[in-house]
Amino acid sequence: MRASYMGLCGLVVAASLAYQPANIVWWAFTAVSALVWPHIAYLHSCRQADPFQSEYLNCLIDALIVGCWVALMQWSLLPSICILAISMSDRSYLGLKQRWLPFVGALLAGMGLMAALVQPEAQWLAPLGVQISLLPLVILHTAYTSRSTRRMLKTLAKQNLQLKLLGRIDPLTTVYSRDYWWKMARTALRQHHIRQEQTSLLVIDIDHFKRINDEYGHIVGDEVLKLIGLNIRQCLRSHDIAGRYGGDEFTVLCKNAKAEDAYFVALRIRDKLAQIRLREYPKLRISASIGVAAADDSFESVATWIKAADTALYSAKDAGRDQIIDAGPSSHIPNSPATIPMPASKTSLNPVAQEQPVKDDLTY
Ligand SMILES: Nc1nc2c(ncn2[C@@H]2O[C@H](COP(=O)(O)OP(=O)(O)OP(=O)(O)O)[C@@H](O)[C@H]2O)c(=O)[nH]1
Repeated sequence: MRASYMGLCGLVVAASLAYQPANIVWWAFTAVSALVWPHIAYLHSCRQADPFQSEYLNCLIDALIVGCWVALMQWSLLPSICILAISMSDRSYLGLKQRWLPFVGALLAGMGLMAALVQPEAQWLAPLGVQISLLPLVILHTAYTSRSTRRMLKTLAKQNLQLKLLGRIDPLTTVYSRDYWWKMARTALRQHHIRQEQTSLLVIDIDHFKRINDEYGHIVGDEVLKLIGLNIRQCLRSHDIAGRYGGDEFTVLCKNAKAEDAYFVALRIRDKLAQIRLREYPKLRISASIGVAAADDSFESVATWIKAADTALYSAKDAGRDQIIDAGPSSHIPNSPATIPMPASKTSLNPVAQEQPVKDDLTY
């Protein structure tokens, strides 16, 4: 950007010099400052640990040069104002607008220095040739700036979208964040109220998770939570939505699912979590208690719905943990959960029968 800006400005200064009896020194100064300086500035910035700071210094030198050019052009109003305006707008474009005072100082210093050396006669009106030489600067600079702005806006929009998506995901467990999950649950409950769509939710709490933290440390605890998130996601149907409710508690919204269907999702999750193994800690075992609650017309809010599932979860904890308990048909009435009758093949619900064979692909 500097190379093109300084180069095009140099063209205007050269056009102005062509109308004056300028000596070789001013031609050389114009050529070096317009064509060589931008590359020196670039190399200087690249070699510095803090490019912003070195760019600040470069911009001060730019301003000094621009000040010199204004005096060299015999204060011609049109080219001087164009070059100054573009120079100042570039400074703010680079994010240096907070430090405008040193730039103005450098500009004035450049003007004063060159005025003392050249003692130019004021030529307020620029000759036609100089005015024409301004065209490439104005046109190309405007095009370049608008292209860069368009690019920046595109990047910004992309990053905003990424931020929005990231905000929906719990970074540790990679399931949805509580807020986003809650929003989805609210929509599902509304759809149940309007269209009687069947939806159920699971509240999953890891049993004795504190012990894992205490015994193996919080880093391992985090690793376990990460694996739990991953494994829960692997058990979901395509339209189920898992979220992290907080700490070691997860929620799953099972869309188009009666309590019985959600129960099987819960069963899959519970069995899958029981198979998690960590290579470094082969004795570490995970079990989860799960409360299931189908959406009910009497649930006015997600909070009531979750409360029903939570009540079932507490019953699972009370019943010895590693259990799945459905809140039952009257789930909105607290403390009235009913254990779903288990199919004969699902005897693994018995906590005693939980020891699963180690599967290599589940060892992390
Ligand atoms: N490593 C880790 N631990 C967490 C995180 N969030 C919460 N915890 C811990 O998870 C534990 C949750 O404990 P509780 O749910 O109260 O109890 P519990 O030990 O799981 O026992 P029960 O739920 O009664 O089976 C606490 O010790 C928290 O410090 C986290 O992000 N990382």
